[in-house]
Amino acid sequence: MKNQSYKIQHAVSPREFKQMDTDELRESFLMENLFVEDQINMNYTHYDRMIVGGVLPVGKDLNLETIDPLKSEYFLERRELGIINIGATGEIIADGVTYTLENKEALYLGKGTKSVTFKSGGETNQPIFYFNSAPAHTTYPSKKISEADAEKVIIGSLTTSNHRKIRKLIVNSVVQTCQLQMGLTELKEGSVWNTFPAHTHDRRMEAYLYFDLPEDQMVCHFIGEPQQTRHIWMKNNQAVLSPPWSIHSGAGTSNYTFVWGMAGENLDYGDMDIVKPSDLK
Ligand SMILES: O=C[C@H](O)[C@@H](O)CC(=O)C(=O)O
Ligand SMILES: [Zn+2]
Repeated sequence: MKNQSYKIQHAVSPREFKQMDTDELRESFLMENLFVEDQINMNYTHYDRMIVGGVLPVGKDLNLETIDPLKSEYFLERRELGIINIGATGEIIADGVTYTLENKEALYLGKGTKSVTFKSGGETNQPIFYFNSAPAHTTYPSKKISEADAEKVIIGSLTTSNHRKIRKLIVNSVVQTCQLQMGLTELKEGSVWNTFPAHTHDRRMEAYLYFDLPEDQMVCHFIGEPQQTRHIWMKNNQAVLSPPWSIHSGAGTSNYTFVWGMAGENLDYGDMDIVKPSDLK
């Protein structure tokens, strides 16, 4: 059996989006089964050609191979890659260099990296690797980003149920990239709202991966133009795409953590068009 699979997700326009029912929304934006044992699963999205992937190496090590839509000899021939480990401590070998990623640590791999291997941790020590990859115009050095290297911000408050800690891992103050930005946001206990007040950035698409969500709890993720929103109910370890024109905000039935990742026009994390809560529809 092949250890790698991919799915293509076409870009949906705001006009088409308005007509979609629940199943169509889920089919176009939700990634339900990203993490499958001994598999690398990917979604190639036509939003900024971002590839969103999950890797769960249990019984064997997994090599990242190119996929047909890239028409390349190897996966990172014209791309850069950001990986965040949301499981137990794990190892990645890139062109002979071993990087150890603890839970919530990140690795940036520059364009031109020929071989990438995700090491299995066995049954008892399972790393869970999540990645975002975007086209790259040049090579920047590969770099591991630990919790200490990250730029950290605490925002929101318990009063408004949005108290959270943002860890900017792959951002231009920490590591040079062509267009990729990634990080993670942890909701404090009692807080359930992420990215509220909501925002758009028509210059960049975004993907969210919700994790550390307790068993039987859910996140209701909001998507759509600010005056034309829809929602998608999401489980632990599921990812969702946010088109450039869409808000990306969510409310959980408990607190949780999520990875955000972006690709597109600029590398300015703070470049967001904030939507006034009273303007949402
Ligand atoms: O463009 C930036 C992203 O949407 C996230 O970083 C926002 C976020 O993590 C939050 O406010 O909780
Ligand atoms: Zn955003």
